[in-house]
Amino acid sequence: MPTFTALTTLTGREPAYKLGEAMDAILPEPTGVGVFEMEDGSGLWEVGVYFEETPDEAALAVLATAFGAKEFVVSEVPETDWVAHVRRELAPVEAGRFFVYGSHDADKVPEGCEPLLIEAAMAFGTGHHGTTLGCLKALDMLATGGFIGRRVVDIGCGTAVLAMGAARIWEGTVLASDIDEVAVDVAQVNVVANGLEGRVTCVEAAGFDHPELAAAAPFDLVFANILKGPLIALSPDMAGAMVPEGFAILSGILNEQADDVIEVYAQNGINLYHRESIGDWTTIVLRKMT
Ligand SMILES: C[S@@+](CC[C@H](N)C(=O)[O-])C[C@H]1O[C@@H](n2cnc3c(N)ncnc32)[C@H](O)[C@@H]1O
Repeated sequence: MPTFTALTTLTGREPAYKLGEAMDAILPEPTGVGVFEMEDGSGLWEVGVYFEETPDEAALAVLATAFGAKEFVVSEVPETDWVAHVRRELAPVEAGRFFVYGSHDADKVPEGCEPLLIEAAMAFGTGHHGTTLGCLKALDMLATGGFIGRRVVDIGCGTAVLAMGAARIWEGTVLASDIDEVAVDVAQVNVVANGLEGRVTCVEAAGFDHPELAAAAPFDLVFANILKGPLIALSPDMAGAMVPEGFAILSGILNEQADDVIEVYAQNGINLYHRESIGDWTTIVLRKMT
């Protein structure tokens, strides 16, 4: 598979957007794009654009300009089943009482843990990222302290790992919502694979904007592992959707952003209860005043 590879300062989904903008001028059409943060601390990202046939010079120039790359290489990458590769590479994760694993590690599930089967797929939430790990640890901490979540919602559920964690330890129903329809599909597959049909309901929604969420509110516990901006935008709705003394577990917050988020939520009557940083990411547990 011919692959264009270059270093860029673009991050996250930006390269995919840039590729979308440049698409008309590229022949043959690319079959995909992959973006990886360099581990050398340079802050650069490596972008790979995959083709069925070798792209022409004009297409390479368009790509180099789109990604702001001074240098690039075109190489042959052997056909790889990336999902199968990632499945093999991802080791299980322990977070408090939870054990997050892929089906290839089914024989490693320890006795007495709460198992969460998550297959590598096109959604965030395998338990490896500091934000997911922080949320699972916070859930474990609340449950250990005697808190019971009878009505729980997971906003930005990704794989539904957090929603399923809550459904494993409490009896109530859990709503799992995501703005991304692909994530909702993946969440549904995971819910079935974990035998939690009827316990976790997955819906496509932005924030709390969905009739099922409105009908189920107010919630004892709200998860939202999304980014600082959406979390702040969501804070008034969150206050309206929580019971008095209810908890919110929020993540997707860079360490240096945590104080800002805590302050905005305090203005809405939801105060800091606990915080933990894992790597660059802070997870906060907040409690609504009575
Ligand atoms: C970092 S992932 C978290 C996935 C999972 N909850 C976890 O903890 O691993 C964030 C998810 O939130 C979704 N998302 C972002 N903004 C959202 C919003 N305003 N409403 C609902 N979902 C949102 C994204 O599509 C993505 O799947």
